[in-house]
Amino acid sequence: MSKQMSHLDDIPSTPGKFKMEKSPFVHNRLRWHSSLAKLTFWSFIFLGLILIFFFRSPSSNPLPQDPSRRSLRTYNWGGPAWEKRVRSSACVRSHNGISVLVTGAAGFVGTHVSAALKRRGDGVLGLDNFNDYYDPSLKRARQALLERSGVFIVEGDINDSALLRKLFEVVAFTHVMHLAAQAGVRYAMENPGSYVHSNIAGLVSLLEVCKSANPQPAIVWASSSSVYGLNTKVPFSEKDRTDQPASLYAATKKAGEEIAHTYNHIYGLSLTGLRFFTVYGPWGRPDMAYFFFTRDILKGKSIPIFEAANHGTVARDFTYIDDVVKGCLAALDTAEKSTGSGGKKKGPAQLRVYNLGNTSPVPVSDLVSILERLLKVNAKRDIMKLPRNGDVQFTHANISLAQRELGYKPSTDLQTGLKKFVRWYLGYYNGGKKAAG
Ligand SMILES: O=C(O)[C@H]1O[C@H](OP(=O)(O)OP(=O)(O)OC[C@H]2O[C@@H](n3ccc(=O)[nH]c3=O)[C@H](O)[C@@H]2O)[C@H](O)[C@@H](O)[C@@H]1O
Repeated sequence: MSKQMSHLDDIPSTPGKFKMEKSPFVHNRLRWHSSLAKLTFWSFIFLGLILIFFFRSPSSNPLPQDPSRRSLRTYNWGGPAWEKRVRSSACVRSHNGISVLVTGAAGFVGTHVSAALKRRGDGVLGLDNFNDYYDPSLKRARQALLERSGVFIVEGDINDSALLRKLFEVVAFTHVMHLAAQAGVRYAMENPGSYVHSNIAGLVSLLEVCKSANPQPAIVWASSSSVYGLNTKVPFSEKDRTDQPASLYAATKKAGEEIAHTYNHIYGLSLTGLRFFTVYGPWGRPDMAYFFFTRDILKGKSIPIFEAANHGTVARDFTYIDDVVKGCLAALDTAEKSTGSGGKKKGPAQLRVYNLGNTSPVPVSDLVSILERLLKVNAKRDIMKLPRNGDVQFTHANISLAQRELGYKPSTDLQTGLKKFVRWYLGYYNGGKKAAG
């Protein structure tokens, strides 16, 4: 793609030099030899450069069977028709509307946030690499949904700086809602590289382009409740320590918060991190417990329910998607402008972190009971010891900061939210007959 082209363009071109030195009147042997020697010399240099390029290029030296590479395939983008779609999707249609680049737009939260922004007349352009961490057909279905409301999702990776630069060339985004990430706590044991690739390298790649954009956008991005890690003080407040992550996933999100601090400090980027607490709802992620519990209960398969030592309860502050979307929009609306331009800081910029939780943790066993009632099927419960693979025993958000500064006020309890999820699930998977990924 254009990134690779620019590498190739960097290779020094030498033929002009040969022409200059070759006199049409002098054909002596020495001269011929020296030209041949030069030709051989430059051919070696050229070959050497090509080899260096291939060995350093991320897409040409894949680690065998490294699934983090799944998102590095080549995407087609560019051209007048593509640019027209990008511009039209990002076009603001309401007075005082904002123009937002939503990364991870085919993801669970990304789809809901994009649709909500579009509904109120903001300009929205999606970006997603459609990787196969979970069933990509669900992502395609979300894409079709957004397409119908006028949101175009560009297919590409946040690590593709040439693509990101192009998007900022075509549209002067006022805001970026950065939701593209490798999610999931337990999968980090299987594929650690994918977390570093998306949550660290991808974030830096995006911030690099944002800092150089003119104007610089304000950025709101998804951190995670998992940054509280082994913290035992409840409810979790933004002031609590976050230096004991229990999973690599959590560590990459914590790293993201520190990286955000750096880009805010050096370049004047306005940055807001949102710590999401186990977000659930219609169009959700099939790798999450409430989703695959539903699938497996309907199939009559047993479900593993974790418990802590001495039959200790494992609980989560499950937060309904609509509440989280309101928090995301409020974070965008209250974000101050970045202060830098052209990669230079002009003054101090806003740096914020908020918990977006529900403030009422529910034991996982209660989640299963609610699902049993809604599905009218008894679950086959397989009680297991909480594995040591990154899970923490409980989460509980203190949301007073978000309440005060964003007007965030979650209003959906787990019973109500799961009812909406189950209704969607049964409709989408045709009463459980279609396979859920
Ligand atoms: O709050 C967050 O920041 C995180 O929330 C979720 O992580 P988690 O809370 O672990 O969500 P699930 O994987 O759906 O697990 C929910 C609960 O079910 C439990 N569980 C999970 C899987 C299982 O087989 N059995 C089981 O009892 C877990 O221990 C946990 O208490 C998301 O998966 C993360 O991407 C997100 O960042």
